Amino acid sequence: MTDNIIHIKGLNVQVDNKSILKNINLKVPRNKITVLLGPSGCGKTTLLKCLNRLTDLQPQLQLEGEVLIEGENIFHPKQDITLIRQKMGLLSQKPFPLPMSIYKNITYGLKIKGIRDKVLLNARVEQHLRDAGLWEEVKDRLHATSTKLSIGQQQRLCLARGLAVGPEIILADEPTSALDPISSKKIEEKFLELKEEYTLIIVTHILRQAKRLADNVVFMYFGEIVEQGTPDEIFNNPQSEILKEYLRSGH
Ligand SMILES: Nc1ncnc2c1ncn2[C@@H]1O[C@H](COP(=O)(O)OP(=O)(O)OP(=O)(O)O)[C@@H](O)[C@H]1O
Repeated sequence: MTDNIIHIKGLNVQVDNKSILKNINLKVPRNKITVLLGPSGCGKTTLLKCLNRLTDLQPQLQLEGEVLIEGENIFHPKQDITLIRQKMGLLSQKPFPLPMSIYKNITYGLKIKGIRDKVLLNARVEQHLRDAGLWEEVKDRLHATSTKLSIGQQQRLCLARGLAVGPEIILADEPTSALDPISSKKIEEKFLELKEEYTLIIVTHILRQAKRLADNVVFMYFGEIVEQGTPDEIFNNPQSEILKEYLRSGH
């Protein structure tokens, strides 16, 4: 039986009577990569934001429905928002490392969690940088400022920083769109390794990336889930005309 870490039930999001998400029902399997695919403006980013309640920052959005993470509704008024966000690492299109050293980018979250022991901090910094595929490139300059890194390295640093907080789920919103092909490949390789330990939800426009990464593809159009399935089902046997047309246009 599939073990679903997230269960979205009847999620609607509106702004000024305009629907951004319409009756979203979705189960996200644990330790798999779920890819949200669809044309610009179909609501992919809004759906990601609902999952870690970043929508709280936009009070004009009206939400209805439930998002259960490990069975708990994250919209329940008694939910601890900090705990919810700790469960989820977020990687955005453009990397935003903290304007401090590579080392401090990682220890920042660890110190908030109360880890002060220098030996432990050093070990965790190395582990998270290795997990993000950056260690070999930066091990000799851990105390240099993060802003000197290339954009691709900055994105992997942001991944390492997110992992340091101990998430269960990694949300990534077009995480390679600002990167060159080699850096994109490195991020994709890491994602495939990370699903051993984490659940990943990745937004992408890139069909080939979705094919390479996804265990589960969710195709969205104008705020609705039109189809979902394995990459084989979605790419080789699409059912709806909208998806067929989207695939033909070869995004
Ligand atoms: N706070 C907001 N106020 C008004 N409209 C919004 C708001 N947030 C999102 N929208 C609208 O909702 C729709 C979905 O936006 P969203 O960013 O989720 O789409 P997307 O599929 O991620 O697009 P893209 O691929 O271009 O990033 C868009 O039409 C957008 O303009």
